[in-house]
Amino acid sequence: MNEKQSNVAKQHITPRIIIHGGAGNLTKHSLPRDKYDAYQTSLRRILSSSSSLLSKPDSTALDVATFAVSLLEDDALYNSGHGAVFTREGKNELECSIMVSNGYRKRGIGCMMLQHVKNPIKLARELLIRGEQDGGDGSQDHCQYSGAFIEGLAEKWGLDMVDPSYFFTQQRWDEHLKGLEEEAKQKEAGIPINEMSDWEKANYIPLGTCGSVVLDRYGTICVATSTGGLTNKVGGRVGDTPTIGAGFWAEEWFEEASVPKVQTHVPSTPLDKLSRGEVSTVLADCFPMLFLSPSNPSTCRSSIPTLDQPPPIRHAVGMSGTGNGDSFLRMDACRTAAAKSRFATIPLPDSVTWMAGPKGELQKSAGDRWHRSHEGTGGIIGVELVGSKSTVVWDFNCGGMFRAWVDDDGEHQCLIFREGYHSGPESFAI
Ligand SMILES: NC(=O)C[C@H](N)C(=O)O
Repeated sequence: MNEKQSNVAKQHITPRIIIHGGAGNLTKHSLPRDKYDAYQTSLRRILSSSSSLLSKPDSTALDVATFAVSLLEDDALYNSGHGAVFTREGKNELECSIMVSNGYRKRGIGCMMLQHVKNPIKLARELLIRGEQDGGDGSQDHCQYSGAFIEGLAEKWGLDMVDPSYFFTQQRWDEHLKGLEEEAKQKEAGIPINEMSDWEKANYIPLGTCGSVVLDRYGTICVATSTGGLTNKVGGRVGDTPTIGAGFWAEEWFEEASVPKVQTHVPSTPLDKLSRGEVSTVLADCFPMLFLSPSNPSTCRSSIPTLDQPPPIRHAVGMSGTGNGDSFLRMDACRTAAAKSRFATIPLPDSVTWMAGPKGELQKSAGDRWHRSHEGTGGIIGVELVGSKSTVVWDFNCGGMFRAWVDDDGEHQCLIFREGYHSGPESFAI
């Protein structure tokens, strides 16, 4: 911790957490009430155990973000870990990432092509932490890794390893087969392969990456994200989730606090000074020898006290995205939203809406393919810290985003549509 950081570390910071379980073409039809309630129950359970871990005195954002995502990975409702989607060849190729706003040399880690590590997010955490050692305990000084090599490290480091069948769920398998079948029908009818079929418009095909963004009492933000990718992606496809800047980002910077305007020296008469109660300055003016500093007799006390430069203000942001990863990659979505906040001095909620909200940059990037394909679809969650004030952030440009957070009053909130169930769209709108 440098001097700047130790100055700001003394501020009282309230820890914050937000989690997500994916975003996409959600409607009241594709998410009937019983399924909606099942997601609510799951998100609230995971938020509750993660935020109680966060409330422990020594909890770090890194540990809590990892913990929250590992619970999401274990729950078959989400497209990550157990319950991940399949590639065209019927395999699971898992991806994940982790990033901190400060505190670790590597800052961010992306992992892809994982098939055996039970909780991919735990491997990303290890790669970040072990990066502090010389040689990274075998991982060296890298930020992005793939496949067998790091799964070998995971095994060596004692993480839980599983047979690929662990990730299988019947529902994802059925979606995989149905997706291929629909594609074949589209092909036969001469419809471009990336156009959404009527079946896709009526059903929620998981774009459901899961993620968490956590701020700890030390002012560090950690973002953790994990996914199976896109249903029926080609084998070897790499998405936004393991790609630094595209599907996730965390950083901090320091802003000079503005110095309050004070009168540095106003020529005034002894009478003016006395009327302001400045007895000592009048005496100093009249009898300077009485006011020589003992440590430096050549200097006189300043007649008007000067204010110290206030400590710099820490500004930190963290974001996790979900949706069509190829669009997030094209926009470098999370880093671009952070850069908008940092360099155009815009609050993070506005930058996130600018990128991932309705009619935002992600949506615009799809051009005339918007709503005909999955392009541009998505949402982002995040946390912003300015000094000691923190804000939880989210927005999305599609039917819904599974999300839960602790609000400014410490209440647990969970939403899927913009507001409650009633606010969900009836059907896929063109
Ligand atoms: N599930 C998702 O959010 C998908 C992920 N962003 C991807 O394209 O791989």
